[in-house]
Amino acid sequence: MVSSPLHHDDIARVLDSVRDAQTGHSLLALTKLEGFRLEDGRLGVALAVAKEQAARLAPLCDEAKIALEKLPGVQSANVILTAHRPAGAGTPAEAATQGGRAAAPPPKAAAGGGHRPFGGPAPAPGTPVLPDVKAIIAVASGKGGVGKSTTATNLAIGLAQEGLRVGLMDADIHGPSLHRMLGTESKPEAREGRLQPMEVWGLRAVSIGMLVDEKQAMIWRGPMVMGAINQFLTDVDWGPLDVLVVDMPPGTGDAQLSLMQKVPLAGAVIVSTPQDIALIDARRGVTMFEKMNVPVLGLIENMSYFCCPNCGHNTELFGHGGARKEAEAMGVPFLGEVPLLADIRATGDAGAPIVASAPESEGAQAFRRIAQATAEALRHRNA
Ligand SMILES: Nc1ncnc2c1ncn2[C@@H]1O[C@H](COP(=O)(O)OP(=O)(O)OP(=O)(O)O)[C@@H](O)[C@H]1O
Repeated sequence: MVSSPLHHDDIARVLDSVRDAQTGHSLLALTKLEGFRLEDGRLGVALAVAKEQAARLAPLCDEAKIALEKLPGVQSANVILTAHRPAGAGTPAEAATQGGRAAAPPPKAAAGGGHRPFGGPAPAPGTPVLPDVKAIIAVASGKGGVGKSTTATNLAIGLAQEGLRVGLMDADIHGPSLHRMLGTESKPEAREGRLQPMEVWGLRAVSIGMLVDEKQAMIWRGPMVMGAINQFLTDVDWGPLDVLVVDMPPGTGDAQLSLMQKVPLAGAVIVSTPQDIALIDARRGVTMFEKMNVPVLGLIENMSYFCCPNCGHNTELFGHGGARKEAEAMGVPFLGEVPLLADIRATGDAGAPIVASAPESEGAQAFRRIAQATAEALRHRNA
């Protein structure tokens, strides 16, 4: 698909043509054009507004969307209002040492913390975020495609089966897949200004994929991503939880670091496949968390071996035991291994994670043992 280059002035002209009927002011005058991005015909435009204006301007954004879709090269447009959050308190180091209880995210507008893509009032500075959540844990991987989201989902359900009250948050904003893995197509409702997580498989879950078109989320820029994550923490009615499991974006770059500044973590689990190359990335993951003073609860080896569904024979396709050895070498716990099984993929694709839909199966048992080990690691940490 061909994308024609668009300039700031093209967008500004359209925004200037959309006017508030009452005051006659244009959307351009009433907001600040924060940025835009055009990719494969999909245009995302971010407008900053004073938060008390956000609700009033929403209809103008709908008009702007229609007008923007007439620009050359634009097939679909999405206009997002972001409101500035007043400065909050807390540094990453402070957050990391708060025993996993969520504190107000640190102020850092430059890193995107000041934007609220879903509107809504910002909490007062210093307000504790998620005071009813006992621990937040990250599920991370050094590289994509190792089964991080599959593990996060099954781990969360496994923890719920251990009797814990569990939330699941998709922070993998550029590749949100949890809503599909959980089989939730409907949109979460807002009640009294707070977003209600989906109640599914014994969890409370929110994924950006439940809220916006996946393709639109993929073109969000850093500030919009961080704004969405902030709002998942502050504007979602998580209720009292023992554990909130966060599916992190893959990798160990700036996005992950800045996410950790927002999410005060009680610990992290790192998913890797057994190959050397994946383990190098897993090691980077461990180093990243340690640098941020986040305890690594352990390593998980996914796609550890292939279990033949016909004869039950185990074949070590990618080698086996690499993550256990790596964990030993790095002095972090090893939480367990998960075989490569067609059932795991099929249940994930069908929106019925294996731990919930076939709890006695080999794949589910592997995840359940990991959930028990993770719950134990958390208890041990709090003891
Ligand atoms: N143990 C397993 N056995 C069989 N299939 C698996 C297993 N783990 C994951 N998969 C499959 O591998 C694919 C990638 O998994 P998943 O989306 O969980 O990876 P990811 O690491 O979160 O990827 P990314 O971060 O790049 O989005 C999915 O189709 C999933 O069903």
